[in-house]
Amino acid sequence: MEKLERCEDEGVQKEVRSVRDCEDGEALVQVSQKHFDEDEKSLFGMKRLESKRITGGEEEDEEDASFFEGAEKLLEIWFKDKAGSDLRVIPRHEWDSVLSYVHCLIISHMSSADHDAYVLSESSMFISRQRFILKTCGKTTLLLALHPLLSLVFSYCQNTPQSLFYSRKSYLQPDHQPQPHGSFSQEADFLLSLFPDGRSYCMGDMNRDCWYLFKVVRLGTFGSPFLVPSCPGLTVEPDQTLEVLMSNLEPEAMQPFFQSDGITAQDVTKKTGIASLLPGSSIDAVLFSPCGYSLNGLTSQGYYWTIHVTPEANFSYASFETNLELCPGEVENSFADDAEKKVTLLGLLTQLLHIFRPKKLITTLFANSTSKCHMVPPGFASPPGYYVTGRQWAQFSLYSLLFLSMERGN
Ligand SMILES: C[S@@+](CC[C@H](N)C(=O)[O-])C[C@H]1O[C@@H](n2cnc3c(N)ncnc32)[C@H](O)[C@@H]1O
Repeated sequence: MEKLERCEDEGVQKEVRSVRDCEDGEALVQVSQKHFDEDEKSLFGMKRLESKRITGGEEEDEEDASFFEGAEKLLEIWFKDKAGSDLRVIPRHEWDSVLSYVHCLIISHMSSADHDAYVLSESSMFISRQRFILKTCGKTTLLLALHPLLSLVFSYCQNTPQSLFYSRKSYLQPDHQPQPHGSFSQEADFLLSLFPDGRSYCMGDMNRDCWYLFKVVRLGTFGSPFLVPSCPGLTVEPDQTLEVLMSNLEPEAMQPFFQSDGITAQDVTKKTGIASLLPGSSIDAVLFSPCGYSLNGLTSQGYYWTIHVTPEANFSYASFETNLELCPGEVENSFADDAEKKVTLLGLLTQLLHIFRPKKLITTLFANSTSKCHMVPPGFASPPGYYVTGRQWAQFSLYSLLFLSMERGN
């Protein structure tokens, strides 16, 4: 597969050729191999899976070649808080190799004191001291990276997972997803074979738009000063993830995400208002050819955020994700640094909906019990022009989860 990147300088437009062009009608077939390595077997008790491409797949023939599944698969793994363990020691060529199992490529990279942030040909990857985040869209095979990733972290850091979260929205075209992503039950079975203590959930309307979650949370003792209120002696770092998954976006709002002469990714970031969402952030944005946009942002407070846009009218989709510690409703969060804008869930949603103008959206806010987002108020004021079609709240041993679905009023 060809290297996609033409230019990586900040502020300069990045043009990316379609990975799909390079694959030229190939179908992906996953081949399960029972190559047990003794160390890996004792560590994870799992099968080793490899992905392989063959030509002439029947499914490709049935599919509309222009269709792109924007909805992402999202994997977040927290490794144990172990002295001397830092995932960022793992060299770049190893990440390239892990991503080859997923069928995507790194196209840009930036770093801060807290994060290594990668823009991928299909979405993003964030690596910090003990947390790994991989978000991929299209027909990528994210879960096939799991075994190589766990082996890599064990060999470089002698570390194993403390907790794991795999989630995704329901697909527009589930039948065209490769194994093991053909259905959530297949994904959950795959994950259970590696993490038998995992649990599966579904939020939303199962016959319409819904959101699936598989999670493994192992309670452990951390060297953190944050005490878990319900569990004497247990301490964890505050952790939260907000996702806003928007569909059926107004074509006019999507126009900036199609390439036009002389317009750079940086121009699009400013013109659309995306640059004002979390001012003061370092931004790495990519404009795809002929359309599509991906952004990674790192705030001066050590948080990440990421935006991905599929602007094609028949299947338009945009997503926003951050681990920023904000409060639901209208309560302002408490950044010590005034340079950082104060952000609320309602304020952020209002800005995002103004930029992307979706017909419908799903929002999830996942927070552990030392996070300021953990206590969820019973009500939620809808952003202007939108109404809530569903609201669910779940309480797990360490985490709470707020799920909201909304639609634009006429
Ligand atoms: C920006 S990428 C990431 C998609 C993301 N998950 C989302 O939220 O929609 C997808 C968009 O870029 C376009 N695109 C162009 N070249 C691409 C490439 N090489 N790989 C993936 N998408 C590409 C797709 O057609 C689509 O509109």
